Amino acid sequence: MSLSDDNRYLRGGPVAQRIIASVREDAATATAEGFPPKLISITVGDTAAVDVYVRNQRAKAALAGIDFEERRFAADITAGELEAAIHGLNADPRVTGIIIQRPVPAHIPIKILQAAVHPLKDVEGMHPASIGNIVYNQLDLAPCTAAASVELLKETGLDLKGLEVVIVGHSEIVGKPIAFLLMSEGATVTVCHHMTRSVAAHARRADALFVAVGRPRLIKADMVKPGAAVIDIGINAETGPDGESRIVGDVDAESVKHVASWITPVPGGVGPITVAILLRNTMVALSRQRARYQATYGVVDKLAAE
Ligand SMILES: NC(=O)C1=CN([C@@H]2O[C@H](COP(=O)(O)OP(=O)(O)OC[C@H]3O[C@@H](n4cnc5c(N)ncnc54)[C@H](OP(=O)(O)O)[C@@H]3O)[C@@H](O)[C@H]2O)C=CC1
Ligand SMILES: Nc1nc(=O)c2c([nH]1)NC[C@@H]1CN(c3ccc(C(=O)N[C@@H](CCC(=O)O)C(=O)O)cc3)C=[N+]21
Repeated sequence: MSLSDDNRYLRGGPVAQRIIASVREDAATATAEGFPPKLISITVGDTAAVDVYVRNQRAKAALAGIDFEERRFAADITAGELEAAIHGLNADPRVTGIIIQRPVPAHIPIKILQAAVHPLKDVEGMHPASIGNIVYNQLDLAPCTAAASVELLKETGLDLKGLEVVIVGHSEIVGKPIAFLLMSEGATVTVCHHMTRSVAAHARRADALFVAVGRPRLIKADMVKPGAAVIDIGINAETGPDGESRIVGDVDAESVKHVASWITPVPGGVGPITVAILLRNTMVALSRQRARYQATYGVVDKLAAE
C-alpha cells in the first residue's frame, strides 16, 4: 500500500483532544453538581518516563477541569508508609482517583500498593479486583496505556476480527491488558517476552504489531510485515546527537516507516492518548462513586445533602 508519509503516521493528538473535550464537559457538570473530580499521582523515586507522564497529567488535567495533585516520596520510603498514605487518600472524600506511577523502587512490592488503592478510586484498573474486569469483557475502565494503544489501532480502520496481532512485552500494565482488550475485539493474539525464541519470526507475521519493552530501536524493518500497523508504546529517554535529552520509542521508526502502512510516532503517538484516558477513567471512577453515594444516602447531589 502506498501512503504519503503523513498518512503513515498514526497521531495521538487529535484522538486525545477528542477525549479531553468530552471529559471537560463531564467534569464541568460533575463540579456544578457538587462532585469536583480530583486525581492524585503517587511517585516514588525518580524515573524519566514518569516525569514526562506526570508533567502531561498536570497540564491535561488543568485543561479538562480536573484537580491534580502530585505526591512525591523518597526512594527509601517503606512499603508500610506508602500503604498508610494510600489508605489516607482512600478515606478522603475529596479524592476521586489515585494513580501509582511505575516503577517503584525494588524493595517495595508494587502489588501491595496496587491492592491498597480502593477499587472505586482505582483509575488505572490495576487493583487485583479491577484487572479481572477486562477478562470478563467489561472494558469501560481499562489500564490507560493498553486502552490508548487499542484506540490508536482502531484509527487505521482495520477490522480487528480475526486480525493477526503480535504484542512484544507482557507487563501487567501494558502487554497483558492489550492482549485481553484485543481478544475481546476478536483479534488473534500472540504475546512475546524475553523468553520468546524468535521475536522476529512472530513479529513478521503480524498485521498489527504492538511493542512495549523499553528498549530503543528493538524493532527493525526486517521484523515487520509489509503493510502492517506498528504501535510503538516505548517511552525511553536518551541523549540525542546534539547532546539534548529526547524521548524515543522501541521501534526504529526511520527504517520501519518504509515497510509498515501505519506507525505511531514517539512522541506524539500513544502517550497523549494515555493521559487522556487516565482523565476519562477518573470520570468513570467518579460516576461509580456517585452511584455508590446515591445508593447509600439516597441523594444524587452532595450539596443538597448538606
Ligand atoms: N506510552 C505510554 O503511555 C506508556 C509507555 N510505557 C513505556 O513502555 C515501555 C514498557 O513499559 P512496561 O510494560 O511498564 O515495562 P516492563 O519493564 O514492566 O516490561 C517490559 C516487558 O518487555 C519484555 N522484554 C524485555 N526484553 C525483551 C526482549 N528483548 N524481547 C521481548 N520482550 C522483552 C519483558 O519481558 P520479561 O518480563 O519476560 O522480562 C516485559 O514483559 C517502557 O518504555 C515504558 O516507558 C509504559 C507505560 C505507558
Ligand atoms: N502506573 C503507571 N502507569 C503508566 O501508564 C505509566 C507509568 N506508571 N509509569 C511511566 C509510564 C510512561 N508513561 C507515559 C505516558 C504518557 C506520556 C506522554 O504524555 N508522552 C507524550 C509527551 C512527550 C513529551 O512531552 O516529551 C508523547 O509521547 O507525545 C509519556 C509517558 C506512562 N507510564
